[in-house]
Amino acid sequence: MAANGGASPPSPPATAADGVAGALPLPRPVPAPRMTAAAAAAWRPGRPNILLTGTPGTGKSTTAAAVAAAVGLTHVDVGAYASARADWAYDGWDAARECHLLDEDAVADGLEATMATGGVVLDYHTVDWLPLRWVQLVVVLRAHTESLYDRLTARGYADAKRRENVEAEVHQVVLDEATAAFPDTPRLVLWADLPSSLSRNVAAIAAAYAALPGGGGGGEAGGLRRGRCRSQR
Ligand SMILES: Nc1ncnc2c1ncn2[C@@H]1O[C@H](COP(=O)(O)OP(=O)(O)OP(=O)(O)O)[C@@H](O)[C@H]1O
Repeated sequence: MAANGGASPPSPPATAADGVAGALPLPRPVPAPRMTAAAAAAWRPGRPNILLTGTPGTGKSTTAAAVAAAVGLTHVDVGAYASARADWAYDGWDAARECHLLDEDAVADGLEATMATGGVVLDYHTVDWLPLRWVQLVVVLRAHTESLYDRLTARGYADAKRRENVEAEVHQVVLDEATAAFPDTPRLVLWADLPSSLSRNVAAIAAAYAALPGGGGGGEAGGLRRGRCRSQR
């Protein structure tokens, strides 16, 4: 069982909604040279980056846009980024799940420079392909079955796709994947069932970001306990 994103069949490359403001034109990236383990361990972005993940429909894009505006970060919606680069960012079409297969290596190469600059809120529902070094704070959004069911129904998801996503959320597939992929990275788990929780979640993420080294709040390493989970409805 996997959280199943909702990308539509390929559309012409976008001119504006490309996932990274001002990143046009959209050529295929030159593969980044592979780092040695030592280089990767020493690597730091210019400012900390946030990974904001969750099952499709939990409110990632809404929350990421609000966090970016509140903290002064760049919102990178990986789904939108790939959709605007459909000629090279996809690796096929999953007919059963009605979604594109991301060419993860190509997208990672394409995002490398942006992530190195830092100050990014990266928004996507699968995370095990992301370089560990890119992410200084992991935020996992959660939603209860009723909320998610209604949102996915409003999107017109087919029954099987809606059921797969709701079951993935019940079984916390994305949270477990994020925990496994980023075991030692500071982590917040936030509930996003109601619109009224948006501002509270944004405030929690902004505070956690400020506590990071380089996050603008004078935070030192250890200011936010590593791997700490905090849930909030
Ligand atoms: N507290 C909340 N935080 C974020 N979104 C919320 C909240 N309450 C309700 N929503 C609503 O949830 C819906 C889904 O949000 P959004 O499209 O941001 O989800 P998503 O996780 O980015 O989905 P996808 O992965 O498919 O792009 C939106 O209509 C949004 O307004």
